[in-house]
Amino acid sequence: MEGFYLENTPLYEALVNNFEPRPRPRSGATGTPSMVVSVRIRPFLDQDVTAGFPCASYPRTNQAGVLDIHDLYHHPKGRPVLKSYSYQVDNLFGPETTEQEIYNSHMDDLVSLARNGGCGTIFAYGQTGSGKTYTISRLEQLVVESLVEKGASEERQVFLTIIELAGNQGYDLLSDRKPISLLDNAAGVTQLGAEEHVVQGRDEMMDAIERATSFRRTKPTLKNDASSRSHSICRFRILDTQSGTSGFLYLIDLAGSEAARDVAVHGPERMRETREINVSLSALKDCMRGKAKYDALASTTSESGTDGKQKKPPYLPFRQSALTRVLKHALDPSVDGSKTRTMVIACVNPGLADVPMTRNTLSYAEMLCGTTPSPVVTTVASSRVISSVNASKRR
Ligand SMILES: Nc1ncnc2c1ncn2[C@@H]1O[C@H](COP(=O)(O)OP(=O)(O)OP(=O)(O)O)[C@@H](O)[C@H]1O
Repeated sequence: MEGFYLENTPLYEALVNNFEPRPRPRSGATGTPSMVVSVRIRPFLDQDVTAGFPCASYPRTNQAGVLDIHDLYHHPKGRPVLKSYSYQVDNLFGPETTEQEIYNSHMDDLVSLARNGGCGTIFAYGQTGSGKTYTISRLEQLVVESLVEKGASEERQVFLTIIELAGNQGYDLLSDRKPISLLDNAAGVTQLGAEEHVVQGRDEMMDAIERATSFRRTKPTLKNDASSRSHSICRFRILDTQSGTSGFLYLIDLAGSEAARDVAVHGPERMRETREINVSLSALKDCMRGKAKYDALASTTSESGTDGKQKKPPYLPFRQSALTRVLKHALDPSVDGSKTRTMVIACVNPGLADVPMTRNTLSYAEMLCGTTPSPVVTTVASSRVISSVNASKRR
């Protein structure tokens, strides 16, 4: 398939350059107050087979948050056709966007919320190699800078816990990767089971984060030589020493999903690992989808359906995986709703060969936004485009 893309890159490039986007009606992509959904497209790297031309066009003039993803298809009559899919989310971060800009967009609010007794959560999800670890690790550093700047050590005390979840097994990355047990307390809330470390000052926090990173399990995938085959959860607990209340900030780097054709080359152990990752990602998706629905329901003025009956809140299956059990505290929309906020970053690869996985990632992002999917636009290469591509090949 990659051969087909490579062979037709000049045609693809010409079709994308001539693409005329259809205006999208503004649908629910303004984000529910408690969840903001962003997309980050990573820059091209040497390992991108189809490097040379991006599969996405954005931003659209006057349509913030809308991007078009283009794919090339064999046409039964021989001439390839371009299929373009548009997606609408709250924020778009292109390859040129810095982590500081991402931080400024919403993270700062999450830090303030956590400093004031609330719970802020940021997730990065997406295909393997799409930049989740890169993004989250830099955001962790910016959180540290911000906590130090806002006076972490005076009226606020910071406790750090960093764990890794591989399947249903957890490891404490700040205690030499010691296995941990996830236990429920008397109120039925799952505890991380890892030690909390009091961290003071910039250097101590940075050292702890670096130490945890060195204990993270990585394995090569077809897309990433050092792929994190586990989820990492970094939790800052910020204690207000005057009032005695604590706020929480979770930064979550999820294990990357792999395309079915890439998984096919795995042995039995990697297959099991992939299955476990998929089960936990799917449980998280169900909970996030339920949360998005719950928030949408809560934001409607009337909670009654047209028949006058009370609408039933969606079921959120937190107990389906270790990942969702430990995150219940951060995601449960029925608990202290005004004090929890989530930022989701859907990370995508920029290349044509990854379009199917990119579309999966973006469809999910749209669903969390409550956006109505838009129809696909098909462009057939005109004779003029074909002649100009052939002429440039001859030169
Ligand atoms: N914004 C970026 N700028 C420059 N390089 C980047 C960027 N994002 C990612 N990379 C590089 O891309 C490669 C893959 O990134 P990363 O390991 O963060 O992906 P991932 O989504 O966490 O993958 P996995 O799910 O396999 O762990 C790394 O070499 C990383 O340095």
